[in-house]
Amino acid sequence: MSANETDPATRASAASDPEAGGPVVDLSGVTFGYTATPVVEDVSLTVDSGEYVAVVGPNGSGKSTLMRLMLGLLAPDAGAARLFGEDAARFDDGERVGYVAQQATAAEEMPITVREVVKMGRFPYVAVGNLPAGSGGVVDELFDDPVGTARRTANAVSGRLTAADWRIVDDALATVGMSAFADRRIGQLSGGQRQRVFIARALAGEADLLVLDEPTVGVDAESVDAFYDLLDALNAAGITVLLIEHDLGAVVEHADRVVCLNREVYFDGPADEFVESDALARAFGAGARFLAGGGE
Ligand SMILES: Nc1ncnc2c1ncn2[C@@H]1O[C@H](COP(=O)(O)OP(=O)(O)OP(=O)(O)O)[C@@H](O)[C@H]1O
Repeated sequence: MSANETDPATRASAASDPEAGGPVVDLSGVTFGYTATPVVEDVSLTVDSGEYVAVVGPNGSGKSTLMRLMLGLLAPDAGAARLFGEDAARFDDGERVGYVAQQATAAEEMPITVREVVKMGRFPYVAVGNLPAGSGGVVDELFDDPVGTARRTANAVSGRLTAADWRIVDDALATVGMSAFADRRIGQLSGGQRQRVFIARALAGEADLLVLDEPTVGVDAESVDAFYDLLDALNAAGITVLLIEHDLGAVVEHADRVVCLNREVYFDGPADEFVESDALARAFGAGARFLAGGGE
């Protein structure tokens, strides 16, 4: 694996390769309910490689459920969900998807450093990816380089990272501006810094889709701006961004496309058209308005 595979632009061109074909996310007529009453009903939408899509809607409107359906964590009662062209429930290339959840207070308790968290992004590659390659595999390489091969094999089996893996980890930390915090305990960071670290973990995993579920809840205003600037930069480098967000101003300012959900899709189109539309009032109720960033 070459070091430049960490470069988001390189990944983006691979992800948008027409040969790869098809949308990243593809929901077709998806209906789902935890009980007999659907909380997501007849939703069809596709997200193409490189898009920046925000899903908005009132509390309890089905946004997180929709995300779980997209990721194959829930199976639709009707319709079909596909991820990178595969049945989402069977999708097993998990490292292609970087998931950043709402402020995980559990992370405060994790007795590990920032670098160790980001290192986890490399785990899917370690055991297989670090095994000596070649047509004859370990046997051939054992003849050529017995000491090195034995060391690499032992590292792979024990899950130890190679120098190239560590470079990828450090590049990811640099991309999110957290290199200086590499040796800090994750619990000693602010909410915004912690979210950056989780993005770095996704980058270290070479994710080409970032899924974020209200990532800035509880994060101070200044850090929120910096966080969105980072997402903009990653998207500009070609990473597909799928964001659930309650801050409609931020959505309109940053996302290219808005999906407004309240069980059904009320709006799906460019962010500026969403502002002009009546979807907000229909989905949220007449009193709804834009609160921040993008204006009223
Ligand atoms: N595990 C569950 N079991 C039963 N009902 C659930 C479960 N998860 C969510 N629900 C219900 O499904 C509906 C949609 O919930 P969901 O979490 O998808 O909405 P949301 O738009 O993400 O809400 P919020 O903005 O408050 O996070 C709600 O009525 C919720 O109470």
